[in-house]
Amino acid sequence: MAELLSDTEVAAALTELPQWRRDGDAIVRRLECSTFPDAIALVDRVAVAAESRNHHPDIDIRWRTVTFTCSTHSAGGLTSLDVDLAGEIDRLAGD
Ligand SMILES: C[C@H](O)[C@H](O)[C@H]1CNC2=NC(N)=NC(=O)C2=N1
Repeated sequence: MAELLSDTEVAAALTELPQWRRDGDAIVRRLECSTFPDAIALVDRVAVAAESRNHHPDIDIRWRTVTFTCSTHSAGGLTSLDVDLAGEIDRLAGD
């Protein structure tokens, strides 16, 4: 099982993930897409990547706004799996 990250480790990771913010035991990013179909296409790309790594974000979709929340449920908090997934989401979003 992935080890929980310390507060210092989370803060350090977020310096490389400037679009993400910490929210308790999770990191969160909200994206505005151009259209609803674009939002769904992004979610689809993320779904494929998440499935391949067996680590899944919580996803909230409201019209063109998609919010990704990453936390390792089995560990009860933030692990390197969340940091890596967040970086993948940034890449898939075209950052
Ligand atoms: C059995 C367990 O559901 C799997 O190992 C995966 C599935 N995807 C997951 N995703 C996230 N975010 N946390 C998990 O603990 C997790 N566990």
